[in-house]
Amino acid sequence: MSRQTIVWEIALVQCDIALGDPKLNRERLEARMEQAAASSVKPDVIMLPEMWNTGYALAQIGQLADPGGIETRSWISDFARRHGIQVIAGSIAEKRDGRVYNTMLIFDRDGQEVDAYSKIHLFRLMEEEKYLTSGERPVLFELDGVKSGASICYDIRFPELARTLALKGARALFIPAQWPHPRLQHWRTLLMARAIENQMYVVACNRTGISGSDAFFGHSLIIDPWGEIVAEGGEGEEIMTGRVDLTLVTQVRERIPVFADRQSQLYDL
Ligand SMILES: O=C(O)CCC(=O)C(=O)O
Repeated sequence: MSRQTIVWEIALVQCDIALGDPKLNRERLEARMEQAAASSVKPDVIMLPEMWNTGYALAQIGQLADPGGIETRSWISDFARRHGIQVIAGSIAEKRDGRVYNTMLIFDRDGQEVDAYSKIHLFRLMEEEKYLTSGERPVLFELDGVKSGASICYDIRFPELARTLALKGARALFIPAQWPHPRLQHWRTLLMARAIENQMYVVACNRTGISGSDAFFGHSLIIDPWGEIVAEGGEGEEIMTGRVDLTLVTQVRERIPVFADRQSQLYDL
């Protein structure tokens, strides 16, 4: 098991999202990201919520989605390079080959795109499957040499995905979301379970505000591999911060060797 000592200061931009207004959303987010970068404790990682460019303006998503994600990629890359900060750019509505994906973008400190993950499990309760196309592959990426996994919102209801990523070496799972009331208990419990069962950090950034009939409750969370809450947001807008020490993953996995005790010959996974 890796013994590398990596400590990250993480900043989660928990904010409202204007429905169907990518320009306004970009302006607001850029301002908040600059604010996070200027903080006395400079973050190593900044993370944004799900579908922050358009919100759930699904009926117009074909016109609103960023073609090829080109505009978003350009300014996020520039931000990451200027500040030397890794950015998990939440997710955006991205148009590719005439289809629209809910895509998470990941940039390193040099502004290079490390990988992109398109949401695999589309959420029928919000009719995502009618307007969006499902991603085709789980994504494991490295930031500062730390293997990390990608999931988006509803994906956390599928423990198979987080487990697949953990088995491939993920030590942290990053989750942008737009998760509304009345399912706060589901949100907290599922995130906690993914952290404890996989003995990894769970870093989840949720939006706030009201959109149509949905009220989003914030409560962004950073949970450590032992299931302790490192930081939790309130219901309003804030830049939530927390410090994670990745060596704790190794310590917890040694203390309770869940991965060594798996009886994988008896499972499908
Ligand atoms: O699973 C849930 O309850 C919320 C999921 C969701 O809102 C989403 O995936 O966008």
